[in-house]
Amino acid sequence: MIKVAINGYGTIGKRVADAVAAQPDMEVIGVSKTSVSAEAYIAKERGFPLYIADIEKRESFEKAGIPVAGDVEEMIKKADIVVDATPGGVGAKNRPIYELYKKKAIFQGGEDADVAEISFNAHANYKEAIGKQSARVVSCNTTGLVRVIHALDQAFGVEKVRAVMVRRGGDPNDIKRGPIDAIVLNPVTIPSHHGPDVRTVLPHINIVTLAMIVPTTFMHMHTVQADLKKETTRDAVLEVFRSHNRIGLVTKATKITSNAQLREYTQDLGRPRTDLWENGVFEDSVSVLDGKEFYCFQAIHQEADVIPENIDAIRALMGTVNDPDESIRMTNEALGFVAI
Ligand SMILES: NC(=O)C1=CN([C@@H]2O[C@H](COP(=O)(O)OP(=O)(O)OC[C@H]3O[C@@H](n4cnc5c(N)ncnc54)[C@H](O)[C@@H]3O)[C@@H](O)[C@H]2O)C=CC1
Ligand SMILES: O=C(OP(=O)(O)O)[C@H](O)COP(=O)(O)O
Repeated sequence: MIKVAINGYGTIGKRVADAVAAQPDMEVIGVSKTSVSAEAYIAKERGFPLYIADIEKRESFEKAGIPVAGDVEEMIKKADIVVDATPGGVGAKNRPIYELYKKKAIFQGGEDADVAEISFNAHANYKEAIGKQSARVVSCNTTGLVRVIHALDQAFGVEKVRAVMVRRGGDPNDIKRGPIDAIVLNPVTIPSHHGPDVRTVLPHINIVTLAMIVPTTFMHMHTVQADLKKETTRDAVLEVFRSHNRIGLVTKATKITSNAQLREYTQDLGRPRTDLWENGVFEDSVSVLDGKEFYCFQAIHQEADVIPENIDAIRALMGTVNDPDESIRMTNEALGFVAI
């Protein structure tokens, strides 16, 4: 069993911990928090040993009824691999301690690409990641873009991509973020950072991205346009998406045309935390004009789509599974999901 520590048990970290615990070949040996919060009680309920960044705070945790297993350094020593899910930029500050103890480490998309040896997406570059000491799972928006672009590129070749990200203002539990009533051009400059981030995984892709932030929390919404190299049809593209295990199709029959309805759907499906781990491509939006001009809308659940990618990154870095398709299959099966 691969011994996994999750440093930063928050929105992403708690989902990674549950996903690790579901896998047949890995186990959670500890999670970390900086202060007592609701998630600390969840970690206790799940039976995950809780470590804390500042051991001086042990008393505050124990007064709150939260047993403390030790400090973060002790957790790191016990692990084979650390998933760093601390706030953006903190991972880079934690990297030296992972290096000190020669522990493999996985970082998240809030870190700069140079935090790790490779920027990772299971479908795009799993094999290149095998055996590496560190990887960065690219952010939710980049993960969603890489999945659809890589699928199109493999099937038809991609000349260039133009994409607009309509991003959620914050996560449902982000009570300090907004906007409340505005469409914020973010960034106002073009291109946004997403295009270059896609190229950290798919360096050959000619891509320009634009982004804004709007008052929603459930999911991001992308418009993706790609010029394809080979002539194709809408049906052929739909077949590619239907056979992809992390691209889901929001079908016409569901009458879903929004992130809110899609979240209700994942809730009714019984997904843990209503998580949509796959891309949510709107079937009716998939278009191919003049044989080579592809368009679609896709919803991206920011809290969820990077989670299976973290699991595959663990296997790749540990070198326990060399076949990407086998790891992806194992991950999805253990999470109990088939793309919608
Ligand atoms: N929330 C989202 O929608 C997405 C976030 N990400 C990335 O995932 C990473 C984590 O983001 P979230 O989970 O949203 O953050 P979060 O704020 O929900 O959780 C971060 C956790 O790290 C803990 N923490 C803070 N400083 C720490 C330290 N020095 N040592 C140990 N633990 C510490 C906090 O207590 C908290 O539990 C960031 O890089 C972010 O950019 C990526 C995709 C989507
Ligand atoms: O929007 C996101 O990343 P992005 O920078 O790829 O757009 C992710 O949801 C995480 O970033 P945030 O939670 O800091 O907005």
